[in-house]
Amino acid sequence: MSLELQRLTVGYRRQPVFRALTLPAIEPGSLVAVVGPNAVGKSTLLKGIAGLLHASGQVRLNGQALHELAPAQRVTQLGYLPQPLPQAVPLVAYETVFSACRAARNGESRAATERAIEAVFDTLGIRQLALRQLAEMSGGQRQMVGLAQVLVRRPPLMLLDEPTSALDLHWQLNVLEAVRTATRERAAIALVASHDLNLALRFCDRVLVLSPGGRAEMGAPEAVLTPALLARTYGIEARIERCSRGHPIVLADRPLAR
Ligand SMILES: Nc1ncnc2c1ncn2[C@@H]1O[C@H](COP(=O)(O)OP(=O)(O)OP(=O)(O)O)[C@@H](O)[C@H]1O
Repeated sequence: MSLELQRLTVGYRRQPVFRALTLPAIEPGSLVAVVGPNAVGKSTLLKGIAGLLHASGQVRLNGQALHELAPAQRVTQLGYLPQPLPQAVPLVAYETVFSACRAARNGESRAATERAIEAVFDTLGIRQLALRQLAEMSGGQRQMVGLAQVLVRRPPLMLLDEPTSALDLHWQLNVLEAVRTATRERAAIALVASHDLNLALRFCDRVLVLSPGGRAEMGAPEAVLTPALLARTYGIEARIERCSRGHPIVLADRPLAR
């Protein structure tokens, strides 16, 4: 179930953000961080892969061209979490997750759907939110419910746009662990746009760094996230050091003059 991007051009009203972007194939079971400075195109890339923006070129999942699938088939293949938080609607979390699951797996029995929902609420540690209305939740709580809506569908490809932006440290770790488990157990692929380079270093199998001008580099986190790349791409002087547990961490020292 590999993901291949070949000559992908995507952008807005004849203004491409990426022109003919080609990446090495992404293997099943991979969690890939999509990083890069503000406005470089992380969200645009995820939307282009999801088929939410006009795109040319090829996006193939397990050899199948995603953009050629009918919407009903595509919804079974990919789960997209947009950057804006789910709206504060007067629906309880359980209903919204139930609808998301049914949209992608409508042949499944009600009992199987209910088991899948319970498993996702447990994995994310949000059972206590199941019967609460989104209208009465905090931003972080709504972000967790949005993530549950994606995970419950068990899609082979997950496209998560800054899924931890509203979360405290406990929930950030919970989410990354849940996504990593989902990718490994189901041999799925997750692309996670993020500004958190330390979470990328710690949890991801690959990092895709997008740089201004549409350039992209992908590789093992420590091989890619070097001080030279951070200077070139983010305009910062930074070090990669190891904490007492041996995890690599980025220490950003100062902005460089551009
Ligand atoms: N709806 C739109 N119409 C036209 N241009 C857009 C639209 N949305 C984004 N852009 C432009 O596309 C470029 C990439 O934006 P995108 O949102 O993909 O960046 P990003 O890397 O996700 O940024 P951030 O880290 O700030 O969320 C930017 O120059 C932005 O101004």
